[in-house]
Amino acid sequence: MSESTVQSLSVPHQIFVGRWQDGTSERTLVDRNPFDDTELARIRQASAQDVDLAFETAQAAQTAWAALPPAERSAVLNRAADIIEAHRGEIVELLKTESGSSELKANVEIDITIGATREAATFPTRVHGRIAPSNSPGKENRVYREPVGVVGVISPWNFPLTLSQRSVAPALALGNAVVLKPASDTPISGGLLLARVFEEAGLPAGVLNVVPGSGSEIGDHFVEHPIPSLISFTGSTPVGQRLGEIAIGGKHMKRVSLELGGNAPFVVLADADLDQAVPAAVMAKFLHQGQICMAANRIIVAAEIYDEFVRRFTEHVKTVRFGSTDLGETIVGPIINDEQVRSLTEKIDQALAEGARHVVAGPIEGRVVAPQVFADVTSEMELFREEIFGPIVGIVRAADEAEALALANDTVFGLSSSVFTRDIERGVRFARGIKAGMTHINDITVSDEAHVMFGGEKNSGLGRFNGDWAIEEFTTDHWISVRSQPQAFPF
Ligand SMILES: NC(=O)C1=CN([C@@H]2O[C@H](COP(=O)(O)OP(=O)(O)OC[C@H]3O[C@@H](n4cnc5c(N)ncnc54)[C@H](O)[C@@H]3O)[C@@H](O)[C@H]2O)C=CC1
Ligand SMILES: O=C(O)c1ccc(O)c(O)c1
Repeated sequence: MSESTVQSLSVPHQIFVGRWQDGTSERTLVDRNPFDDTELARIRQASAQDVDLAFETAQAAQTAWAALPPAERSAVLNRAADIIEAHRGEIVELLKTESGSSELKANVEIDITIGATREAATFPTRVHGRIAPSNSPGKENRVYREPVGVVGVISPWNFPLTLSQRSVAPALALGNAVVLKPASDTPISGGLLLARVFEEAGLPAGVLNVVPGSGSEIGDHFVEHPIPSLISFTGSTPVGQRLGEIAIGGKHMKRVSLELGGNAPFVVLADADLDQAVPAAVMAKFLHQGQICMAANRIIVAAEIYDEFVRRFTEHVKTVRFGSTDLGETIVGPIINDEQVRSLTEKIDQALAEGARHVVAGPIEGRVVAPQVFADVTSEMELFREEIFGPIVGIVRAADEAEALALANDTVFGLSSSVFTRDIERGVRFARGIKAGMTHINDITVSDEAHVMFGGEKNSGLGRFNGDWAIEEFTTDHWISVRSQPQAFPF
């Protein structure tokens, strides 16, 4: 049996259901480096039967895990964070080879992951019930806050480690057991690595189970399964909406947490400091080749400074290094797969057909799509309306602040957003007009702090991550009333 060498972590190329074992699907997942197709692993995928076994194993392990003293659960989470930190170098290499991450993005991802894990380690002692008075004499109302039980986690390939761990760690910390299905493009960094980290950290067997498998083969079975009480999904809006329909309309109704697509407006008002706004826009767009749901998807610029911004932005974009992420200075690495590359080339063709001005037209070599910038984009164009999820961006002119806000809100999405202005209170007023979950004033749209809420509005999803918001998400309330004195019933 082959394995990936994350040194002493040695991650087996198998599914993890209480123990390492081969999946029983007919399909074998061939895990490849998106830059050059180098084979990284062959993994027999999980079948529907493996999903059943995983949920049964999780259910069997959950009660004892929840009953452990909170300090013991915290210690496992903190040890997991220590192990990830201790293996930072190897995990950076894994993120580079499996997800096309640059050195910078891989380290950002590991920082966010460790932060989320340490924050989750504080949760076991932050769970509080309530005692409420009763209008009925001799009766007491108690509200207990309990783990939901078994949580199903489904995660995407772009920040595979972070976007699995930000659901897995809180779920475990709060006494739940977990079955995780990572994206098929990143089965190791998105799932099997975490199984190995938590095994090493002393998590009891069966509390975390990882079942790499194709969404089309096991996705529906996973979501409609009778055991999980909550499905925590991060991924595209179409898949998330379908998942929500099954989870709620299926035979076994369950809670869903949906972190979906985005179309982040990056707004530059007339009084913005372009020395800040220009480099921020470049990073908000091109970090991880734009494959971030919070990435700047539309740049909306006040008419007074539009030409100056376009000039300076295109100048800066031309300095962004693209190619193999083996080179430390590379920012724009390979796109994750051929399907995504096709989608991006179609977006470029559509932007040209709709009359956008192609001001930076980098080469496309293999899966490396060099930065592409279009000016004079309008709200009717696809580049304005659709999530791009790649290193392409359109710059839109806004006649004034009112139009800038209207353009920012002219989308079915509502995840992240930014506004640049020298007047902070003007920025706050503008931000409060944006219908989104998150707005950053004079900062990039890509931001995630483990103790502050994270989430979207409209078609960007339902629910919140991080801090107190995660405690709400991964626990449930149970009202228990206690009558200590007999009462006379009316009949
Ligand atoms: N809101 C957020 O925090 C984030 C949202 N995303 C979104 O995710 C998308 C890119 O990631 P992808 O992995 O391509 O998304 P995707 O939606 O194609 O896949 C996400 C996950 O769902 C699984 N899946 C696919 N079909 C399924 C089904 N029928 N039932 C159950 N699971 C199924 C996939 O195997 C994968 O594990 C983008 O739209 C991006 O905006 C990505 C990162 C963060
Ligand atoms: O949108 C995303 O892809 C993404 C990336 C990193 C995060 O920490 C996160 O919460 C979301």
